[in-house]
Amino acid sequence: MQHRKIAFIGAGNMSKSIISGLVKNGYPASSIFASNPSRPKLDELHNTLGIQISQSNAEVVAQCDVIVLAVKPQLMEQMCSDLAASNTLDGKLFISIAAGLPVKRLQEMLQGQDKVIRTMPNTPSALGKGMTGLFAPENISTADKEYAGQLLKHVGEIAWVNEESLIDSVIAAAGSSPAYFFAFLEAMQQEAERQGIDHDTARLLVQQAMLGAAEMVCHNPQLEISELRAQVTSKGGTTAKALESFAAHNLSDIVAKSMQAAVARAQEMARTF
Ligand SMILES: NC(=O)C1=CN([C@@H]2O[C@H](COP(=O)(O)OP(=O)(O)OC[C@H]3O[C@@H](n4cnc5c(N)ncnc54)[C@H](O)[C@@H]3O)[C@@H](O)[C@H]2O)C=CC1
Ligand SMILES: O=C(O)[C@@H]1CCC=N1
Repeated sequence: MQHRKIAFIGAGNMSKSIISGLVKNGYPASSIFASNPSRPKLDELHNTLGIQISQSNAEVVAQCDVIVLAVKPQLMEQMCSDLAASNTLDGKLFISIAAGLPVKRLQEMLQGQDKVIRTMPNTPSALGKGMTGLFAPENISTADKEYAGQLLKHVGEIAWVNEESLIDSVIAAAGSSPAYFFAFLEAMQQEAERQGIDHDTARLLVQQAMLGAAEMVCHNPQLEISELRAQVTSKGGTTAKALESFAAHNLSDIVAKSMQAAVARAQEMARTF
């Protein structure tokens, strides 16, 4: 792929995850720039991954062809307006990773720059195991779409959506969902410890079970996940009792409502910011 010069504006958790994945998977560190108001996160990125850093957004933008908008949604407007004032944005491709900010709103914030692709990555990108949803409006060229897709393929799987509203569903299913799995594992580890297993062993038990289960799902695409569940569930056995308890507490409903809450928050952010 082309290794265009790319600037990450905002060097927080998500930028760090993507930049780590990019460098580990062969995107040249000399073509990656990051800016952030404070120094420590930049120094860490420079020292560990060898990328170019600056505390000035304008400075990195001036050197790059692709700009990743990676600040918190509520800070995006001010950041974009400062950038637009630098008069160095014409012709550049913008890739937003922000939750809840529609392309149209980003174009306004960028004072008319219209080459904006919206994406929703997740933090496992740091390990090359990310999942990113992407949406490109009609004005984006095939070459720019291909670049964005290949860029994010460096850090995991990608899925394009053809309606922008579906990015909110990508947030619920993949952007936010690593945290759901972490919450589930925390609860399992806690209960294993309550039953008498020591902290480290409890963590090993739940993390290895999760890893094995995830790998089984990935290695058996021909099987529905429900079939894999059935293979564990002996008639009259322990798993059946645990699953009955989940069903009695409406696990599916809890999950559905939580994902709907994530979508509703994304929609609220679109109205607020
Ligand atoms: N953390 C996650 O799992 C995911 C986050 N996102 C999106 O990524 C974006 C960033 O989120 P995180 O990395 O989690 O937040 P973060 O707070 O870790 O990182 C944001 C960074 O932006 C910096 N910043 C603040 N104002 C700035 C400015 N004017 N110019 C340059 N940098 C500035 C902050 O100092 C901070 O280092 C958000 O829009 C979020 O919706 C998307 C997918 C997943
Ligand atoms: O919680 C958030 O708003 C961001 C977007 C998806 C993951 N973190």
